[in-house]
Amino acid sequence: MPALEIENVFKRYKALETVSDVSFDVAAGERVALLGHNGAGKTTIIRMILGLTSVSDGAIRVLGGAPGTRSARKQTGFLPESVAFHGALTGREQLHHFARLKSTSKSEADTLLERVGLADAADRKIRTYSKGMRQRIGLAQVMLGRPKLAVLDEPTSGLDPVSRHEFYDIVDELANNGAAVLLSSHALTELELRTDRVAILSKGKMVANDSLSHLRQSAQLPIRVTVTATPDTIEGMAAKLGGQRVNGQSLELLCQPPEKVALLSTITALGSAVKDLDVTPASLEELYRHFSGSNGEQI
Ligand SMILES: Nc1ncnc2c1ncn2[C@@H]1O[C@H](COP(=O)(O)OP(=O)(O)OP(=O)(O)O)[C@@H](O)[C@H]1O
Repeated sequence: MPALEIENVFKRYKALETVSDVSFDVAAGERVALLGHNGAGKTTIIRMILGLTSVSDGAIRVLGGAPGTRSARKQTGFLPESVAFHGALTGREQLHHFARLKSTSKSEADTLLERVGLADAADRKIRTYSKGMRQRIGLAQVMLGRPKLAVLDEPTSGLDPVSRHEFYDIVDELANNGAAVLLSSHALTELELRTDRVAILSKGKMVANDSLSHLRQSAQLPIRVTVTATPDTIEGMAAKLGGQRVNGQSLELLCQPPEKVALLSTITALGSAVKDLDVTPASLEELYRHFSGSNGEQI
């Protein structure tokens, strides 16, 4: 049984349908990214999963039960988009408070403070914390009680690259401990290597829901091959291969996935004229644009 099941879910606010027939699951140990433009319906889906707003039609099951029940809440960790803590409390006091709400121990809270790198700052007031430090308290709070489902709404917004990296290490740890992880994000590049599946929402409808490699297969977007030549061979290579000149020394070629192997053997037949070779499949950003039907719009 998947930890989270979303089945033909609709959400309507009077005449406005903001979520239309959305279905997807998240299994234990799986990391799924929910992507979509502003207003696509991500937060609405998260609120329905948490039982904060009702489902107009369809069904959501959290660990086999209805959203928002005591049992579902106890087994779910949630990190909201804007984390609000009590500025007058220290990090430790705040996390001890959350531990009490989750019926778990203070010693677990202390261990988690260390895990998220806040051991040294734990006894300082939260109002003196940076955004990244607050987000770490938020993550420690999610991990309390070893949740079976972790729901993270825009968890890395405002974090620097190092903090993002550390954040995803903790997400991996949650998943490795068996939690199903659902996170919404706008930061496509960082998600590429850190999630197992992406679900793309567009205007309330689910337009894709698969692993990146399967999405790449079904989209059949061109692959980018960049060949760098030695200075005396670039002209001859350009004449042979075509493509676009980059930086004077390289050629950028686009090919369809089934043509890739043939193109690579043509290139390698050029022997020592080839100084370097890079093959880049469609990025998540390109896949997102493809499936959401947006052209050049930033997510
Ligand atoms: N209480 C409400 N009453 C009416 N419409 C609402 C309500 N809550 C959300 N909406 C509408 O539902 C749509 C989806 O909003 P939602 O917040 O789920 O989007 P989102 O994908 O999370 O966007 P963002 O990336 O900007 O956070 C929007 O058009 C929004 O205006």
